[in-house]
Amino acid sequence: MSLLEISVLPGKGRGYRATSDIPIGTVLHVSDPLATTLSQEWTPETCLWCFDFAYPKKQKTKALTEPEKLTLSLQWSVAPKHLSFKDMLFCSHTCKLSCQTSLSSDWIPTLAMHYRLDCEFKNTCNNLPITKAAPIEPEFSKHIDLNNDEALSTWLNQAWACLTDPLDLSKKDLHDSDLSMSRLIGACILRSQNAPTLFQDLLVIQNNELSHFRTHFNASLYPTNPQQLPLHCTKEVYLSLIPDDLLDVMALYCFFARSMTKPLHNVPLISGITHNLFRSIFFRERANSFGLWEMGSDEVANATGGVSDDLELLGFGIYPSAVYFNHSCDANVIKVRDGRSMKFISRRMIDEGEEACISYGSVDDDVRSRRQRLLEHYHFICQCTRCTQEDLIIR
Ligand SMILES: C[S@@+](CC[C@H](N)C(=O)[O-])C[C@H]1O[C@@H](n2cnc3c(N)ncnc32)[C@H](O)[C@@H]1O
Repeated sequence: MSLLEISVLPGKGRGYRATSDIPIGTVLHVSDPLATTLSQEWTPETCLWCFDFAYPKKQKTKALTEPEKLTLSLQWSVAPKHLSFKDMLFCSHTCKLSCQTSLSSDWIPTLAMHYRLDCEFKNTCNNLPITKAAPIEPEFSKHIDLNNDEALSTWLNQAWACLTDPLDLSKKDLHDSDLSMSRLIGACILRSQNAPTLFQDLLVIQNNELSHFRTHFNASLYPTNPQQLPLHCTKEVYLSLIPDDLLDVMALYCFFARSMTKPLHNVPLISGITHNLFRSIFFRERANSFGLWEMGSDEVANATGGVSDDLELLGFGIYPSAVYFNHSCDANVIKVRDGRSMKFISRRMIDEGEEACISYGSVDDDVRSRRQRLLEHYHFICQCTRCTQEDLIIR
């Protein structure tokens, strides 16, 4: 029987609860990723499969052997020297094989996705930036309430359709992190096309698009109607209302969709990229994915809740079965990476029925700073026992 069950918890949505008394040091749960991505900075030193980190050496096993490269070069009409896949290296042939076996028919499309992103990344860096319109006090004769989920979803659908068709929004500078995020989204999209049951696991994850918008929307620009948005806007008005952070997401979608669909020799296209699909992945990844940290000693992990300043962040992964761990500023569970898997281990005795929580980052500050950080990064006001008690004291 599983040690954890999913329950709905007041003020927190779903969460994991212990189904029996659990002693300290128990492995409560092990989760494998649906999709992962490496930070661009560490791709030469990190195994794409097991995340072995070989710094300062580079990983030796390449994605393609020389004969494989020649075959692909002929099929795609691309010179072999361009098919180097420097961001897809492995620590061993075994890891490469495991990756290929796991991806199965997605292996070649994955190579195509990486190649396309690299080519477009080089092109896009010279594109024009988004022209952000000055704030306009819009016509509020017909409006929606910012706090109405259904109305805000419809409004956002209209904004996305208007602003991303044609795919003309570009960021001034694309960053390495945009490339990493694009690879993660690309991996999820390939799963959605070729392994739809695996993709269903992603769709049960909480979608943070609305909370993301509400956190970033600058209501103070419109003092007369701070909680309202005008219905049926022109493109210019959408541009002035949409927070910069969201415009960047839209521009990333445009970059991603262009990369996957534009003619590029005979490199296969990745079709079916819509803003709805992109958003449904992007805003689930936001605040739900796990950092892939360089592995430290167990003592470091125990002392820091799994993360330490001395360790490098090698990438990110989506672990669908692990997203039900809510945050607590006094967590009873730590997360420890074990190769590709995430292990969740009790750091003290957990009683039957008690919630099993991890920490989403540093918990050293006072309650105000902790809550502020969680709101900015994860879009929620922490309701853990420690915050609730400390908040009562300072009031
Ligand atoms: C990784 S998900 C955890 C599962 C989520 N509760 C669900 O229903 O899918 C993170 C989200 O859970 C909620 N959450 C997690 N910890 C919380 C806490 N301490 N207080 C309030 N909400 C919390 C927030 O909505 C946060 O964005």
